[in-house]
Amino acid sequence: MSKIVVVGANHAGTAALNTILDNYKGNEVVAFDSNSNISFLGCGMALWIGGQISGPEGLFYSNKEKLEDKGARIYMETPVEAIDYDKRIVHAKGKDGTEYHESYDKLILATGSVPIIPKIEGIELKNVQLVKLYQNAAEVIEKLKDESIKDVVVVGAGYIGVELAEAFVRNGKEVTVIDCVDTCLSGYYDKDFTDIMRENLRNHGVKLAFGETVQKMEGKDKVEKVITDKGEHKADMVIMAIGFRPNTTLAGGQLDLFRNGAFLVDKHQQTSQKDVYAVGDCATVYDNSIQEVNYIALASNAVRSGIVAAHNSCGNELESVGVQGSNGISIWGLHMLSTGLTLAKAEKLGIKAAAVDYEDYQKPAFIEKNNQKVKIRIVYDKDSRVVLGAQMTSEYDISMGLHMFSLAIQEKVTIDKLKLVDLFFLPHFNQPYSYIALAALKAE
Ligand SMILES: Cc1cc2nc3c(=O)[nH]c(=O)nc-3n(C[C@H](O)[C@H](O)[C@H](O)COP(=O)(O)OP(=O)(O)OC[C@H]3O[C@@H](n4cnc5c(N)ncnc54)[C@H](O)[C@@H]3O)c2cc1C
Ligand SMILES: NC(=O)C1=CN([C@@H]2O[C@H](COP(=O)(O)OP(=O)(O)OC[C@H]3O[C@@H](n4cnc5c(N)ncnc54)[C@H](O)[C@@H]3O)[C@@H](O)[C@H]2O)C=CC1
Repeated sequence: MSKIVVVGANHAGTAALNTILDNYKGNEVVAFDSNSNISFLGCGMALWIGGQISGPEGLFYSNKEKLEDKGARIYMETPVEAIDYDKRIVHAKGKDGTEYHESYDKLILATGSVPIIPKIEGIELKNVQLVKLYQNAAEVIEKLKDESIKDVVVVGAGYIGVELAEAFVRNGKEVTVIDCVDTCLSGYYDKDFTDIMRENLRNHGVKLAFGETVQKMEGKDKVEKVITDKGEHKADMVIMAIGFRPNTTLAGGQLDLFRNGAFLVDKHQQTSQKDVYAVGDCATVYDNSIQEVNYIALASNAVRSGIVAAHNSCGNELESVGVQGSNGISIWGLHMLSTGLTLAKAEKLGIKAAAVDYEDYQKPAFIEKNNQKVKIRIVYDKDSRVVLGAQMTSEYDISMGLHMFSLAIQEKVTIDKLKLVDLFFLPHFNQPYSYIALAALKAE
């Protein structure tokens, strides 16, 4: 039996804790978290802010009590300040100043990520908001009640920025989204797809300031405007959503790091130190679409990596199958999903890739109701023919289709194998000639 210490108890840490506590009895399990809550589902933040769910209660699935009932010792609001990897001791300090010096046999680092904050003038002004924690969302909701907050500027048109733009429009605000790239969601989709989302945002009244770089923010005490290289935007509130960086200050020069500072881990989630594992947003993933180590901050990756580290730390060897960075977004009913590489990303990486596209209705023409158009793109390697990525968009719920592409990339399936793959047909759901096969058949 071992003593296992987990640092950070949000999605990745909680997944590790639950896996250990549910499957391996008799270990001494201790966890520290600097926050006052556990398991806040950030994915529900925009729905909460936009009033599409009645409150935040359902956005939590665990807490200190639940984990302690299973036998763990959990210290909340107790940041770990340093780790002595040679002596195997974790040093933490509670809110009341109490110091903890906890030894470990196995250590799981699940310290997550923090929003990137650019070093620009005016960033410290009031109403310039980060959006990561439950507390951040609660602050934003409180401020939205203030009727003098009319213009909201969102910096970053990635997943958080686009989701929150919808939420602020739903609150009756004038919303501007700024991105330094000339479109939205550029990290996830090719231009044909981002153009559709761009139109969706524009049609719902979001002002788009793409291809603009924020230079500073101005205001007396509260933010009043955002100045970019191309102009200025009136702002009573600014949301900073330009990505996450891994939170790895606890490495203390003792652990190998990836190029963006994430803990470098192998497929067992093991760091460069024996018996020290890292999971979730603080760690790297193995990306099957490029067959290399990568950094992809997603809750889905966090929970899976937590499970893998838990089994390995308890002596049961388990190798991660890697990830494809599968992801999705749904804005005013327009769903967009992607997995693996876009064509643009593949080309940037120097991969000889090609893409096939297809557009069709989801169901046969005789289905008159709830029958929407679907657009699909499959990206594949021209030489090996292996599927590298897929993108799909529709107002119909096509989400299950994307999972197949995720598995195809993981298992290195060729585009040719998709041409005659057995896809079931029932007019309530789809067509006898599936757009997936029809897209694949276009591959030369
Ligand atoms: C608005 C928003 C929407 C999102 N939507 C989605 C989505 O739809 N789908 C998706 O897959 N992902 C989504 N994500 C991303 C997802 O939330 C993250 O990938 C996920 O939170 C990562 O989990 P984690 O446990 O690795 O890290 P974190 O959530 O960052 O948790 C890290 C934990 O470690 C604690 N900690 C840090 N340092 C210390 C220390 N020194 N001592 C003690 N404790 C420490 C922190 O308090 C925190 O509780 C969203 C994120 C946001 C902000
Ligand atoms: N639906 C989902 O799966 C969701 C996932 N997440 C995840 O959480 C993490 C953080 O999300 P985001 O912050 O939205 O990151 P992101 O990586 O999705 O988007 C960041 C955006 O900011 C832009 N940008 C970068 N620097 C900039 C600058 N200086 N000025 C203006 N724009 C700049 C980028 O071009 C990009 O469009 C991501 O890993 C994301 O995948 C977040 C929300 C929802």
